[in-house]
Amino acid sequence: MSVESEIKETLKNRKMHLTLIDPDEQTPEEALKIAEAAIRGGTDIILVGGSTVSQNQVDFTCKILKENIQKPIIIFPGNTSSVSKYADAMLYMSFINSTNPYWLVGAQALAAPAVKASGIETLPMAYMVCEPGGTVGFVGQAQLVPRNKPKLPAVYAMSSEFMGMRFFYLEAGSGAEKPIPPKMVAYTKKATTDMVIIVGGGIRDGETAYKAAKAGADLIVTGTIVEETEDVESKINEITTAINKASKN
Ligand SMILES: CC(C)=CCC/C(C)=C/CC/C(C)=C/CC/C(C)=C/COP(=O)(O)OP(=O)(O)O
Ligand SMILES: O=P(O)(O)OC[C@@H](O)CO
Ligand SMILES: [Mg+2]
Repeated sequence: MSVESEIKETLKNRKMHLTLIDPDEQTPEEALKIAEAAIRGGTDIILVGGSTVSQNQVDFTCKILKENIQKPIIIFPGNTSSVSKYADAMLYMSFINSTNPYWLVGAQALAAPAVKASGIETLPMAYMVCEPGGTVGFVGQAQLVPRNKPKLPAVYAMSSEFMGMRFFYLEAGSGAEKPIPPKMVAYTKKATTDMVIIVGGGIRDGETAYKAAKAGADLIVTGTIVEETEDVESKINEITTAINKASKN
């Protein structure tokens, strides 16, 4: 089954949690330990990516994960070099509020031959970055969505869906002080018909993850907490338990 079908099947019953591992932050062996603990804590998918990673870092991290874990591995690309045949899929993303055509369509074209050769599945995604935006907002030269304009991303999600994107990622920036406002998630979800809504950036506890899921997020991403927490399994369990609770009532 494709990764997309697996996600769609699971979403019929509950929302999902994704753990982002930035290959910049640790060795591949340490990344494996983190991924294993996150999986014991209930995470569904491992995302691999960062704004400033090299091809080797991505490739070595995907390889060790692929050889040792059963959960899907999805690349969250920071640039054209974020390609690895060891991943199961890639978020094939256009940074829709970047002011630079390179991040809108250029990087995607330049990466296409390597992605095709790698044989990995591509998940067509619109990526929208909101305040504060973090490293990715800076690197991607974004016109950040103001936090107090929760209706704004909804029309972008709507148009992305009309253009054929099947995933929409609302990003506050890795390590953001505040997450995407739940109202913004709600307007975005309601504006789309069959899009998978991904929310990430600044989610550090069960309560925040619960609010994002309750507001309409289908996939909830956390990254920084696995870099900062000693007990990765318990922390991820707190978050996945909250997401499961939000899926039920
Ligand atoms: C589709 C292909 C192959 C390429 C397109 C690539 C695009 C459009 C990238 C958008 C810009 C970008 C730099 C995205 C990176 C997103 C990401 C994985 C962020 C993770 O967080 P970090 O930005 O590494 O944060 P830290 O500074 O906290 O490490
Ligand atoms: O590191 P955090 O703040 O959890 O953010 C995760 C992800 O949305 C970053 O792209
Ligand atoms: Mg990072």
